[in-house]
Amino acid sequence: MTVAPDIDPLTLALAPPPGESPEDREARLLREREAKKRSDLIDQELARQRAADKKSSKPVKILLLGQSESGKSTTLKNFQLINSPKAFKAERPSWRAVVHLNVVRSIRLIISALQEAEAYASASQPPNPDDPVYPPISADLLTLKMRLLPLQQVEEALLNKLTPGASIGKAYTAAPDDPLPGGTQEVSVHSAAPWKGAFSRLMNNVRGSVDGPETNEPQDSRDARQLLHACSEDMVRLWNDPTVKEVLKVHRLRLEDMAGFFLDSIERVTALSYEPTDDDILKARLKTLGVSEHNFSLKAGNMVPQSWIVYDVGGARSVVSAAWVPYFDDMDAIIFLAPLSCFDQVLAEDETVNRLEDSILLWKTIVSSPLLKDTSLILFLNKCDILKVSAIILFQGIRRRGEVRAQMPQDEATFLQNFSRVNDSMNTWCHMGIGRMILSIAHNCSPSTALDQDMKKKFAMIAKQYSPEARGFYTYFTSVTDVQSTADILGSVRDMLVRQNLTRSRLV
Ligand SMILES: Nc1nc2c(ncn2[C@@H]2O[C@H](COP(=O)(O)OP(=O)(O)OP(=O)(O)O)[C@@H](O)[C@H]2O)c(=O)[nH]1
Ligand SMILES: [Mg+2]
Repeated sequence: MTVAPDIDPLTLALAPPPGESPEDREARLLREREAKKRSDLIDQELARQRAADKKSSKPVKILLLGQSESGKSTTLKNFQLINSPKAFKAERPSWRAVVHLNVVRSIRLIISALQEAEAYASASQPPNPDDPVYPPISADLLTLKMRLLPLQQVEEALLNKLTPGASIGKAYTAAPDDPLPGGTQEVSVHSAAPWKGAFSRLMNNVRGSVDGPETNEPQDSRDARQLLHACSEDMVRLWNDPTVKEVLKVHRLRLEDMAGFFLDSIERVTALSYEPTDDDILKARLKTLGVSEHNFSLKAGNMVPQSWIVYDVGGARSVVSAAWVPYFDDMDAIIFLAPLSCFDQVLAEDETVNRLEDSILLWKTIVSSPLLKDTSLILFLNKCDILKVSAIILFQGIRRRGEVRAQMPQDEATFLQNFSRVNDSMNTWCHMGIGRMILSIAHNCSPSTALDQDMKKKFAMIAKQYSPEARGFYTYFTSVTDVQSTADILGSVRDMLVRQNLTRSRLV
């Protein structure tokens, strides 16, 4: 057959065969329609696959939220420990400085309490009936206190390493009449400051700090550690002094319950060869300011590794934390940390607000935000370890006062009614929860079971009532300073989010 040069070969290929009968034409058209249907189905499947691939290659984004000291940065440290162990190890020297700052802060708090006790003792006016009654401070103790004042230089040097150019006053926002610059304030470092980098570089120069002589370590940093080491014995003496214990009791300061408490291991952490353990790093306290973003490559089962981004936001009061929400409307999940142990504490920023109440308020704001309606909620009811200890201490106190009697549970209603005397900062609902927890100890059950369940119900009810749409909601009881149990929980969070993303991508 000869082909006319102006005829398109495709048109020619698709043209009906010459001399086609009407039956053949009908059969051909039917075949063509079916082929077209199959081709459309294949196209659709390919488009769905492409969308699914695009979705699953997107990083999984998690936002950590909760009030200050709820455990967000500690959860992040667990993520790092599990998923980037090398980077975590490289950061050890930075954490050594933070542990040292935590030790100095505890000593600073003791010195402030002693100064208050001295001020009452030397006051010229007669004491008020409401004044605290401090024990007399011996001359020996005063000398010990004076010997520890140079620790302030240690703090200056360490802070200078963390945020070059910062001074104690700037880092702490000290009160003008503070006898010790920094007073009782916490040290914080802005997340944008390259403080770990500064220390890692330092570490590269200083390998000797652990392995051998410290020839390259900058002089001020070496002096700081040597001074801290030299003060070690005095710090131990101060912490173990019975008058100091009494002063702290009158001052109502339980240092052992505070974040970043290392006074029971002074000798170990101030040794010149000290390198923080994983537990030390999880316990070390450094307040976060601003937002920090952390990238991980996570692998679930035999799937290809996927990128994850975890955002840590400095949490002050609920109002401030909630202000971050509009910047995080494309998160896959929020891990919200509510520290259960703070049932009897008030906010540092506002002493009229109970901390657990503040957590609940923040939770309500987060779950009701329309911007976060598609974000799964993962609730960590945290600091369960401290809650259990507090419950036992409370129980022992109440039993000593004879308020839990042998004939329980008949007496439960009366007990719960009377319980409101225990702590003024708790609200009625909290009293009931703690009261039931005490009763569960009295009945030889697990100390926190009753409160755990009350809290879980309360948070779940708010999530259900205030969420704009139904969404994934998961609760875990956590103690994020416990490496093993947190690794298990983060493992199930990871599997759950991978499943969730697969399901969502199939629905595209
Ligand atoms: N015992 C105990 N301590 C905890 C737990 N979770 C956190 N901590 C400690 O509480 C302190 C505060 O924890 P962070 O992780 O710094 O709190 P945060 O939520 O990041 O606080 P901001 O940075 O101020 O917003 C740290 O010293 C932690 O070691 C816990 O479950 N149990
Ligand atoms: Mg933090």
